Amino acid sequence: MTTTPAPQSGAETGVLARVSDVRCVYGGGEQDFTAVDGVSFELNEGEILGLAGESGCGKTTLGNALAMIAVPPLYVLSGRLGIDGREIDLATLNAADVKAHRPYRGTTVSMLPQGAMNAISPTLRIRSLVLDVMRAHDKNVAKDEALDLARDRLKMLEMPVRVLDSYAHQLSGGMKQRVITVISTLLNPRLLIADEPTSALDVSSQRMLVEMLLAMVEQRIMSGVVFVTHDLPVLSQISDKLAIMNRGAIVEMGPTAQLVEDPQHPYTEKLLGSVLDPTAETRRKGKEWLTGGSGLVRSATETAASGTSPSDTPKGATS
Ligand SMILES: Nc1ncnc2c1ncn2[C@@H]1O[C@H](COP(=O)(O)OP(=O)(O)OP(=O)(O)O)[C@@H](O)[C@H]1O
Repeated sequence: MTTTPAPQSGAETGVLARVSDVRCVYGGGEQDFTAVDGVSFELNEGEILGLAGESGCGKTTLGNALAMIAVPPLYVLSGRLGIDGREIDLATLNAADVKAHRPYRGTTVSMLPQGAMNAISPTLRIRSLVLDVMRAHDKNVAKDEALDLARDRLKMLEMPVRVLDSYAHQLSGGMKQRVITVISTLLNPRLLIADEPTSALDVSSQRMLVEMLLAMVEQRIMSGVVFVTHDLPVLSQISDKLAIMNRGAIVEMGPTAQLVEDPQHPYTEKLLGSVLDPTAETRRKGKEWLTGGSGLVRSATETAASGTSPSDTPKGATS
């Protein structure tokens, strides 16, 4: 793995992350299966990018590549991440590469993996989980320092500090997911990859998590999020931009409201159609809901104010 200065990726341009030509395969032998096929996009400071597509299209694989947690049989053949004035080579063709990515994991990019809330050890109090996560990055961190940070963060997000003394089974699903989100962002990652964080939650817990993520971006706990899901209604509530993925490639990307209102790619239209009733009236209502009716949706004005425009779409991101 190599890192070289990339002055074009920095706050002065408003660009948080520039992802180019990510290619991933499963296998590593003659029977390689290409799961991500040349994905490129940009994310501005403070933006949430929704990554949507049918099951199996490569969303999680792309997320793992960006978070630098690809392990065999997944191999990242190529890909670069320009962030914080660095150009990180994402390719993971040998064990040395995996080690070299370590300084960036959890700090530059943090992953909230699919099903994370159900993977919390039942024998650990949340406070032990906090320590484990902090010590994975800095084995010398003092216990009090780590717990103080967790307490501050919980307070900042208006969550009860007492969850630190709880075991996972004492928390609701929604609370577990919010706690795990807080823990995975304790190190103030510049970019959070959240993989299906709301899929196992009921509607009110989904809303609470969405509101918390928006607050975390607003308070710059992290500077941007790639929010992975095939749940388009949830994505329309939270995303500034949407990227639609099909068979390992991004087929269309643009500001959320614009993409939902006026999809350009037949696959996007098909995907949107699959979440909307085909009758004209319910389709209209569905679109209203998708584009603003829920009350949580970022308005077109807000999206425009975030500096996103159709011309932001990287050339390689449309077809
Ligand atoms: N360990 C693996 N070995 C071989 N192929 C895999 C492996 N993991 C995933 N794949 C394949 O890679 C492709 C992309 O999978 P991925 O999990 O990235 O899709 P996804 O869009 O995240 O799906 P979902 O929405 O169901 O989570 C799929 O065809 C999948 O079968």
